[in-house]
Amino acid sequence: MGTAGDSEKKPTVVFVLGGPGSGKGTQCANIVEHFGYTHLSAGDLLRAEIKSGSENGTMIQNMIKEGKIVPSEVTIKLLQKAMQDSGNDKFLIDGFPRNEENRAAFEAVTKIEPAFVLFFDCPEEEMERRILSRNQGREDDNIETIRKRFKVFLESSLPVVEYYDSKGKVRKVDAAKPIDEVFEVVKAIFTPEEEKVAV
Ligand SMILES: Nc1ncnc2c1ncn2[C@@H]1O[C@H](COP(=O)(O)OP(=O)(O)OP(=O)(O)O)[C@@H](O)[C@H]1O
Ligand SMILES: Nc1ccn([C@@H]2O[C@H](COP(=O)(O)O)[C@@H](O)[C@H]2O)c(=O)n1
Ligand SMILES: [Mg+2]
Repeated sequence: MGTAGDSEKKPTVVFVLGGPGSGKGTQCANIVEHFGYTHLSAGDLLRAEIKSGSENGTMIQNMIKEGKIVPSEVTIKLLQKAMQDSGNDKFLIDGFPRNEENRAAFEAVTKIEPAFVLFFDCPEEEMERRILSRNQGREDDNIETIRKRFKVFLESSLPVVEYYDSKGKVRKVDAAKPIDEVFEVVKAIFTPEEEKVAV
């Protein structure tokens, strides 16, 4: 027999993955506007946690400076709280899961499987150019940390994309194109088949 909690409808989750600077945050803002999702960037939540003066702040700050992945326990708690606080039931989870530990822990704790994984594919040189001209004052947007982030992306994050690809869940987008062109492709992915009109 199930408990009342078991009968609650699970939220819809789309994981948004891609290398540093591939345009995840930029495209998520467009998706929110058109499709009513709530955008949760794991990186933004971790940066807010540093600013809040939390006991984990120094640890998170040091890991971000080194381009390392913060333990799942910390990030998942932040994601769960943000999901609860939003009042929505559709989420774009940007920059998570970043490694196998993130992936397995999220599944074990929340029992949520993503509807699909939006993957922004972009060459490293283009991502580097974008980050170096971003000017948002991020402590990890310097060439030394960028190189470390690229290494972590290749070694730890791409295997997560491959895992979901093997389950047929990855929607890969060429993210090297201009912002509007990338969004045209993204829009088609989020538009239900029955709403697509023949041209
Ligand atoms: N398709 C694009 N063409 C050119 N510039 C872009 C494109 N998409 C995003 N940008 C710019 O590149 C920079 C990085 O984009 P964004 O912050 O969305 O990337 P991100 O994937 O969220 O990066 P991170 O993983 O570091 O958070 C921003 O300055 C953004 O305006
Ligand atoms: N699941 C995650 C996501 C991010 N981090 C840390 O934050 C840094 C910045 O992330 P962005 O997505 O905003 O680029 C990232 O390099 C990690 O240090 C994390 O630990 N776990
Ligand atoms: Mg981002």
